[in-house]
Formats: sequence, structure tokens, C-alpha cells
Amino acid sequence: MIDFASFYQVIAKSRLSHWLHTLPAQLNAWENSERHGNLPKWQRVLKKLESYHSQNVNLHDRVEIGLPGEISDGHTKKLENLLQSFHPWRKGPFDLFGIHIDTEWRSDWKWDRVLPHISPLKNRYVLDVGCGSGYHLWRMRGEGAELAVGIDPSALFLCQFTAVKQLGGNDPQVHFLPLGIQELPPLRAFDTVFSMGVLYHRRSPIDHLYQLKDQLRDGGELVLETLIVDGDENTVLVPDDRYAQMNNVWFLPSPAAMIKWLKKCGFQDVRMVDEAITTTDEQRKTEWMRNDSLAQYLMPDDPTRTIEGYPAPKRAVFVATRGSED
Ligand SMILES: Nc1ncnc2c1ncn2[C@@H]1O[C@H](C[S@+](CC[C@H]([NH3+])C(=O)[O-])CC(=O)[O-])[C@@H](O)[C@H]1O
Repeated sequence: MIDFASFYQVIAKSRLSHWLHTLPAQLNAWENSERHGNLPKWQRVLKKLESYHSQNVNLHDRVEIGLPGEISDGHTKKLENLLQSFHPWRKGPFDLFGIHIDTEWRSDWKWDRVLPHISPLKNRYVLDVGCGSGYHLWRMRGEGAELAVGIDPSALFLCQFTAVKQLGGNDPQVHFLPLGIQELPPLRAFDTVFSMGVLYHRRSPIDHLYQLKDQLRDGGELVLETLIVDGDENTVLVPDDRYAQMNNVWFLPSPAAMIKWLKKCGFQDVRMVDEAITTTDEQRKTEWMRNDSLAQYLMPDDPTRTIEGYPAPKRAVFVATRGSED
């Protein structure tokens, strides 16, 4: 069941309590909005999923809830059919009662590239902006985060997250709010803020960086992952129309440009910690995401180009600190 009230209870006694001035009204408006066409159908599926839950939760090196054989074959098949109602599953993978949700993305590979370079998450308050299905929220919790909050405007991803959360016994320290980053007040309360795969979807990347900074406490850490292009500090690709078939891509900076933007916004200790070409092993069609994927978005005779003729997707991870004097 989608339940925001438990989040209010968690933050009421925390350093996020000031969020209660604005959050309930925003979420009430979201609940009463007519925009989410399939939400009633998905909520019925979530209700049916309530009869499944397990104490066996492994969040350390994967997201695994419930063991193979823990429920009967018949129940496993039924669970699999219910989970397929949330197609397309983009971010994962998840192992749920022996069902392997082989998502479009190997989000675990991204996590493996990020984790070695960031401050340990133990006891931290973390915010994951554009959290998708919430895959990384579970990995953050697995690293010992005290509170993991994800925001993402997608109602489908909220339902995927809620399904996983219910199956694992409703961890009260992991939450998903259906909001865009631009809807958050300046909370200045998180120890670590993640923005992974979001900057290129924003029309104003500098504003995005300030919005992220506004969520960090003094001395907090920003972890930003985004599409990049080769070039110097003044190189930025602005696609004419689509980029790799995505119609909402605005700015792809070079690493040097991204570092310059972060510094210009007042971040300190700015560094790029990883750079990787996105392969068709990392992003691909599966049984759980049956639409086109990266292989269909690259030139058939030249995989170094998107079908629009731009450089093929390459991503980098940047880490920076919010100084204490801002
Ligand atoms: N204004 C916004 N505010 C917050 N989220 C947004 C906004 N606009 C779009 N999104 C959300 O940002 C996510 C980007 S996907 C990265 C997922 C994960 N982080 C990953 O790194 O694997 C990458 C991609 O689809 O290109 C989607 O879930 C959007 O709904």
C-alpha cells in the first residue's frame, strides 16, 4: 500500500521535521490529481501483493528478498504474474522469492562504479533524486544509511518501489516520494545527495545543481552521475531533438565543463571519479522490459554513434562537497 503517513512519523522527530510544513499538502495534491491513469490498477496489484512478505532480506551485494522455495511454486508463479503488471522494469535487478527481475539496466554495475568513491553511508541521511524503481535506495540502506529517501515523479516507479518494500516487510527507514527535485524546499539536511541520470533531463542544469546543494547539510556530499561528451571546459552537446531516442535530453557537458559548473555553484573538492561507456550488456531488452533499448538506439553499422549521429552514451560520476561557509 502506498503510505506517506509513515514517512511523516519518521521525520517528525528528525532533522527533516521542517519538511512537514510543505510535504503533506504536496502529497495530498498528488494523491488527488487525475494524472496517473494506471494508478488505480497498480494499487489493486499492490493490495494483492500484501499477502507475500519475508524476513529474508539481503541488501548488501544485491537486492534479494525471500528465498527460492520459501513459497510454493503456485504462489511463485502468481507473484511473478503480479510483478509483471508493473512492466516495464527499468532499474534493478531484484531477486524476489527466487524470481529474478532482470531489468533493462544493470543498476548494480553503476553502483559498483560509484560506491568505492563516496563517503561511507553508515548512519547517514541520504536523498536519491530520480531514484527510478528505488534499486539504489535499497543498496544505500544495505550500506547502513539511517534514512534513505528517494524522489521521482513516476507513479509506475513508486508502485515498483512499494511492491519491493512490502515484500521485504516495510522497512520504515526507506521511502519514495513522487516529487520532482524542483518541488523540494531547501531542506539543507541530507548528509549525501545522489543525482544519477537526472541532470541531462533538466532544462536548467545550473539550477539543478543549486537545487541539489539546497538539500545538503553543511559539509554534505553530492554524488552526481550524468551523460558526458569528450571536450574541454567549454564543450557541451545540446541535441537538436532526440538523443539515443530520448526526447527530453538537454545538456551533455564534457567532464571539464561539469567540474567547472560544480565549482561555479560553490561546491568544493570537486572531482570526477569514474568514466564509462554504456554498453548493450548494461542496458538491454529483457523479459521484464520488452520495449526497444540501447542496441536499437545505436547506428547499426557504427555503435560509437547514436542513431541521431551523436557520440554514443558515455557516463561519468562526480563527487563534491557543500562547503560550510555557504
Ligand atoms: N525533475 C525530476 N526530479 C526527480 N526525478 C526526475 C525528474 N525528472 C525525471 N526524473 C526521473 O529521473 C530518472 C532518470 S533515470 C535514472 C535512475 C537512477 N537514478 C539510475 O541512475 O539508475 C535515467 C534515464 O532514464 O535516463 C527517471 O526515473 C525519471 O522519472
